[in-house]
Amino acid sequence: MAPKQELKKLVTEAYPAMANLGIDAKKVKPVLKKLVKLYDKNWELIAEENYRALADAIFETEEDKVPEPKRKSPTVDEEETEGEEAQLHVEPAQPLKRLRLKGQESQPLHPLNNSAPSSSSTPSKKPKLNENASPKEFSGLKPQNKAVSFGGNARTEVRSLPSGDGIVDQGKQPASTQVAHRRRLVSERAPPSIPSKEATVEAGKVLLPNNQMHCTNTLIVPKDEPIDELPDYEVPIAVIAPERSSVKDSSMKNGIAGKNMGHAPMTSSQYRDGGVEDENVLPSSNKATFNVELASSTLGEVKLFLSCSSALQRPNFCMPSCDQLVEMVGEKCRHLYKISDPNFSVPKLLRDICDCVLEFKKTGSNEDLQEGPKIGSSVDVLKESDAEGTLNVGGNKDLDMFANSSNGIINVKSSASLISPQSPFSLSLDDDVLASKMDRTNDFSESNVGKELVDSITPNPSSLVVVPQHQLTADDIRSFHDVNDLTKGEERVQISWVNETTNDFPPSFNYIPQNLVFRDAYVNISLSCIGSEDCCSTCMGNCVLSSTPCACANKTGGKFAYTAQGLLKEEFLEECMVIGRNPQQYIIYCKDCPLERSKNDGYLEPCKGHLKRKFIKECWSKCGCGKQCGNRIIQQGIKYNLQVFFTSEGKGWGLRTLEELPKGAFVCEFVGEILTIKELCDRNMKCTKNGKFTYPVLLDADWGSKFVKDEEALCLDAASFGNSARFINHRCCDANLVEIPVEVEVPDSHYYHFAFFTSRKIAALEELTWDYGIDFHDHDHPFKLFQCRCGSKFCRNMKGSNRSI
Ligand SMILES: C[S@@+](CC[C@H](N)C(=O)[O-])C[C@H]1O[C@@H](n2cnc3c(N)ncnc32)[C@H](O)[C@@H]1O
Repeated sequence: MAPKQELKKLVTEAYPAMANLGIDAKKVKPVLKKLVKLYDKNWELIAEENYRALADAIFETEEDKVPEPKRKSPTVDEEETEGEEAQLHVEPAQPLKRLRLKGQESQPLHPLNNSAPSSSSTPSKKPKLNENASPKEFSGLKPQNKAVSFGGNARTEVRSLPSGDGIVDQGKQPASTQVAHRRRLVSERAPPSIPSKEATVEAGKVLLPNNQMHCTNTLIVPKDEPIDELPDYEVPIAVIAPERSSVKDSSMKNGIAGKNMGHAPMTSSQYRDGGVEDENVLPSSNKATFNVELASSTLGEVKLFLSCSSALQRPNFCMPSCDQLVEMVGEKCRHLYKISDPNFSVPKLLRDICDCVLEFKKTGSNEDLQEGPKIGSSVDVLKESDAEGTLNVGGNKDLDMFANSSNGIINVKSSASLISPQSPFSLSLDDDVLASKMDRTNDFSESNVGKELVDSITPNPSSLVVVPQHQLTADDIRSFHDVNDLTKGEERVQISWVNETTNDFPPSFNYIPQNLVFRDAYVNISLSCIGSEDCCSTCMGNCVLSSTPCACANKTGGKFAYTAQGLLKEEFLEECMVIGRNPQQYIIYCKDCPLERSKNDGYLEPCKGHLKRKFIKECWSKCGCGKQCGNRIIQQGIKYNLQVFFTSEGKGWGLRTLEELPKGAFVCEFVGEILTIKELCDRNMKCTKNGKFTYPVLLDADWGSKFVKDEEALCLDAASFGNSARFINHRCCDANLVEIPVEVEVPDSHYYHFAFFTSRKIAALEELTWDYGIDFHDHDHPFKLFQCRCGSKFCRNMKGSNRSI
């Protein structure tokens, strides 16, 4: 325990710290008392992170309306606390925003909410209320990089294949090095919808994914976890993760639809923040959770998610009433935007929005809007708060929202749905009612628009409609990529994503920085299979700077492919590009083609040929040189600033550079699951059935020169597990990237890295493209062709090409 003096000092500091967060001293005292007890007077823990535990606890206490413990005779510490409180001058409140973003979830949680402090702050005596909290509940939002089943494919075994030091020795002998031939293969997914509405999004800002919420019967929303897997949103997206029910009615705390309606109460105790040990909590078999989530963007979209898990199939299950839902939402708003106006209500807020629309309709022009639409009191409340520009119903951000209405489009959406993992249906406070009504603004008569709109969300049971199961799938969850870095920190650089065209999120996939064996592929990475002729064990430092090229340069004719600056040598690059430009001259045919063999359709067709490519062989772990050796370029990873973006030409997502790239620069490699061709065919068949797709690239450079066994005929599929290269779109003939096979840890060319280098200088913000090598007239590909929109004047699929680009 801290000495008395120390204690006094800490108490003195706690109040101003809370005042800075806008917390009234009156609220501090009771919680502080509890904390002091819970932490066994371990003040260091309470004071940690500027009294975060205390702030969190106050917040929760406020929200949960936890009854004050009965007054006892004050202890010495309590008396001190009170004494200090009296001295305090409470500063004008700065809004306390407690946005529960991903990154914050892993922060120490407060003991009143049953969560364990982080390891670094474990108190000597743990708060007793932590007992129910499983570590999982507090584990933050660590993405799952594990073998999971997607697209109907059982991904049962995934072995990591590090390009550097990892060793996976399956005890088989490698096939001998052969001449490289290759042909590329990329399948198609359903073409992304072309945006039908105009929207502007600042780079790095995101909208909520309207179309990411699939209607599906395969809901996967783990009881307490789905929200944990929501992405990091930056301002202006504000996400409130589920917390304990914040509705004033205590029935909401211990049973949302409970006592008032005469049903057995459900508990709301199992929120992500941890299950407070609540005397009213039912046995776990009867537990249910209700979570409210609210998110808004600068485009004026406001999404409300209500999720309910567990107990839905129980006979005594009961939905909360509309009044309760509206109240919950109101409570969220009040909390998030620090609204103190007692008159604030969600229906009123929406009415104000309608008034704004009408106002705009009256004034019409954008010039008029410069002064801003007149907004009602609720909106004013928001405007005054820090939330301006976040909720987007107050302040200048409105202007964008309403300016769009001249196109018949208003970027305001209200969405409230009850997501029920187990029930056969979901109740939805019709997601798009508001949006659709707003979209029809031009048809509205001034007299009824507001009423209609408000009616649609006013607590009225008749506005609830039964819709097909509307649930978050694992894919939905996995599509919540971090807007700043969809690599999840796996690369040296961050790769952001942006959608300035639609509301789409990037497709769901697991980011992996290195290829992974799916199951049957034979990839023998072992030191023993690297003979002395394949490595430079006596080299030191940087091989590229050495006057005599080492053994690793043998594959490139005794000369390194890279310059001392780490770029491809002009001459080597030219040779590679010539092959791509004149494929007919570099095709080689296998006697017994693994691709044809795997088709398994009764008879073996002759090989259609594989392109013979130039290989690079990089130094590796068995070499004497260092990791920074100039002949280890692709192993050093992505070093340029790239960005995934939504293309405006109907190609879906693409990859672009945010900085100028010199000619011959390594950009990234195509990373994915290593599959045998047989596995790819099986996967494609399943995909066809369930509407999924594969993004395969054949590693066929060696196929023409010898018999290739099934387990050695490989490809990479980046659809479910991949890196940023999975976003690189195709461009016929004059693409700015060229793909080059690079051997690193396997001297045998049946497995290699598929690396992209710039074929010319590329300006910042240019889209990166490569020529998939597709013959658009050959319909016998093991994948579906797409209509090319590359825009190249050399497009091989002219019909669909946009020549104007
Ligand atoms: C490897 S993915 C590229 C990323 C993809 N655009 C996305 O949104 O995820 C290949 C798919 O992108 C689309 N695509 C790539 N290049 C295209 C092009 N030139 N024209 C039209 N669609 C293209 C096709 O649907 C193709 O199957």
